[in-house]
Amino acid sequence: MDLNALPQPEDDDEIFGQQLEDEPQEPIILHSDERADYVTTAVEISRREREERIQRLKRQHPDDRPAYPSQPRMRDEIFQTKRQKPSSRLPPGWLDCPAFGQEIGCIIPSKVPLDETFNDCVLPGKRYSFRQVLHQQRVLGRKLGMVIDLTNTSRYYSLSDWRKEGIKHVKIQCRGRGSAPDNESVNLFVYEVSQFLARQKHAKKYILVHCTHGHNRTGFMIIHYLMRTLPISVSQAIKIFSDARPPGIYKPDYVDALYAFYHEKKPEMVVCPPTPEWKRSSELDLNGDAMPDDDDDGGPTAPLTDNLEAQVVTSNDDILGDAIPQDQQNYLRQFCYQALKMTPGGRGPQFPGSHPVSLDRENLQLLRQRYYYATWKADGTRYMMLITMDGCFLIDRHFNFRRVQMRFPCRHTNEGLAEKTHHFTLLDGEMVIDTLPDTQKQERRYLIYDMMALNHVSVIERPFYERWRMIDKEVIGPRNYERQHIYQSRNPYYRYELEPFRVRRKDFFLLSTVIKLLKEFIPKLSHEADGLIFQGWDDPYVPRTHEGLLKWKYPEMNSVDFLFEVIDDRELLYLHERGKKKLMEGNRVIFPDGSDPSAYSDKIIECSFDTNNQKWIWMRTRVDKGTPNDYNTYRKVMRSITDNITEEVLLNEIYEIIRLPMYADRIQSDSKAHVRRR
Ligand SMILES: Nc1nc2c(ncn2[C@@H]2O[C@H](COP(=O)(O)OP(=O)(O)OP(=O)(O)O)[C@@H](O)[C@H]2O)c(=O)[nH]1
Repeated sequence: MDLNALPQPEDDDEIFGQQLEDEPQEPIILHSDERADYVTTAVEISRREREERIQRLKRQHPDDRPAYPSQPRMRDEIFQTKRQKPSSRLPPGWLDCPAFGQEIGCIIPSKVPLDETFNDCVLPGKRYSFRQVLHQQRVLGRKLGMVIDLTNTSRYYSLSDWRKEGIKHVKIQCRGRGSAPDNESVNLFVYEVSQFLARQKHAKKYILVHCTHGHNRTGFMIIHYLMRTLPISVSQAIKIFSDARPPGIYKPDYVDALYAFYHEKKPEMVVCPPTPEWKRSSELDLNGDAMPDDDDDGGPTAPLTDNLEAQVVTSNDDILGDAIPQDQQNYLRQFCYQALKMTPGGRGPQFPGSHPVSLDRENLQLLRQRYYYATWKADGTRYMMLITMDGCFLIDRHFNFRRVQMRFPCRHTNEGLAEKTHHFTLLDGEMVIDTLPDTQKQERRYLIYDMMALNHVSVIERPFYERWRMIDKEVIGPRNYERQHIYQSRNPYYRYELEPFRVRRKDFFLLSTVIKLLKEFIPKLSHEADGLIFQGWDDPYVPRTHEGLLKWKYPEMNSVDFLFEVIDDRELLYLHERGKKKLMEGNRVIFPDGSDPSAYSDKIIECSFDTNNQKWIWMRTRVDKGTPNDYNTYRKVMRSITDNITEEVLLNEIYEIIRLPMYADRIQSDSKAHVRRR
């Protein structure tokens, strides 16, 4: 049939309308009698309107030529094939896909609303545009406050309508075909929903979440949100979604990705539902070819790279975790400032973690005056870690936060395992790579050496030994306990061993055992160590430079981080002084044989000092740092280099220190206490 031969009225609505009396209405999910009343009324009104239109058309086309095939199915096909404007092409399966699901809290899963430009492809009874969305939700007593659009295109509707109604529109562009939404998009989604709900005051408003059909991407995001806000398992979250929006997610890869992300073993009875009929029948177009589309819920999904596999354990410079929205980052930074009882500096966000100073002959005296413990200086990557209910964040030296999926249950009670997980607990530590001696397998491990906040409460003023004990009691102990009793827990499918890294409390040694630490313990470590840390046992946590926290490095490892620049063939080394670049005239650096210095230009390079040649030796490029050392740090390192506190000098000094009465008594009582605790 040649469609162009048919009468072409200006408004296609009019013609389609005249044939629609018996057209089944778009299924609307009914939840109450009220909704049923709404549907009946709506059908009644549109029937009356159509009758009026038919009369009008009859007057315009007196010959009354039969314009359209009578079978509804065929008519739909013609509307789809017609596709005069490519921009109006319907997403496959959209017509018969139910419009929206039941509410999940304040979230309504929905298919994409198509605006009036699609009217020539959609019969009036099947239309679902901005106006219909608003109307249908209003009839159900729901007022929309936000729309989250997960489609990969902007061709479905214009944003102005939503904005005019004061409805916030958030676009999180996710490719439907090929892959599940990425972790960064998930973080953004969860943050947007949480922020919207946090800002709700009195009137409850709803969030419409849609992709193309409102099943796979929409379900994936909503399930992530549920997982991060409720103490439930992936299977329970999947069920909540599929009950509200049957049949739920129907892409097996998406389901698998959810279990993998949350480190849960998929129970055998969990079966992904088949592709719904409305989607299957549209999978092929009228010529029998698959419908290509840049935005689709169906179609093949590329194999998902499991997070864990993707993060092949190789280097300390690997970027761990997923980026989070800037606003969330600012909010989390504020919490850190509060917990550390500090006001942010004027020079933008700066890493607030405690930083040791190099040991020299002068501050070596501190070891005599205060009671210290020692630990090895683990040479990995420094992170603070903030644990919240909805995520665990690694905080790097740029004071940037990235989310990692980890589980930190609170302490169990006499009644059993805790249901709660840590919320706003702030820790400090070093991420190392352990190479297991037998298998040579590499394992990432976070060594926690301090705690600054426990469930919202700052503990920085407590003495170090208390904070250190709390790490075990509140963080490590509960994890280990739950691990051993996982089958009694709310989520027996959780697998700690699938987490991106392991967690351990760092050990500290009495000064009387430093020789053992240096000669026996460090050589047996399965990760790098570049010296010792001397930690004041009674010290509070001091943000930024802590003059009482001392680091001793093997002399050849004393180093300074410079900013290196090549300008007009001149090789320049810079430090920072009061936040500004300071040129270090007369300092030269030697790079590894044959390497081109300009390849290091604009990079932060860590260098050791060759005292014989009075030149710096490049050790490594610091991708984890954005700024060079401060001039003050440089002075302290130089002092440490010139003072040259060798292992022998250090051990001799400690030998004397531990014989001082203050040390001798305390070491004795601490040793007894350690034995008792074992
Ligand atoms: N406080 C403390 N720091 C440790 C410990 N083990 C390893 N470190 C690391 O030692 C670092 C301080 O030593 P530096 O040699 O100054 O560290 P760096 O990584 O070279 O960083 P820059 O000083 O900025 O060059 C801390 O930032 C931690 O990353 C520990 O037990 N306690």
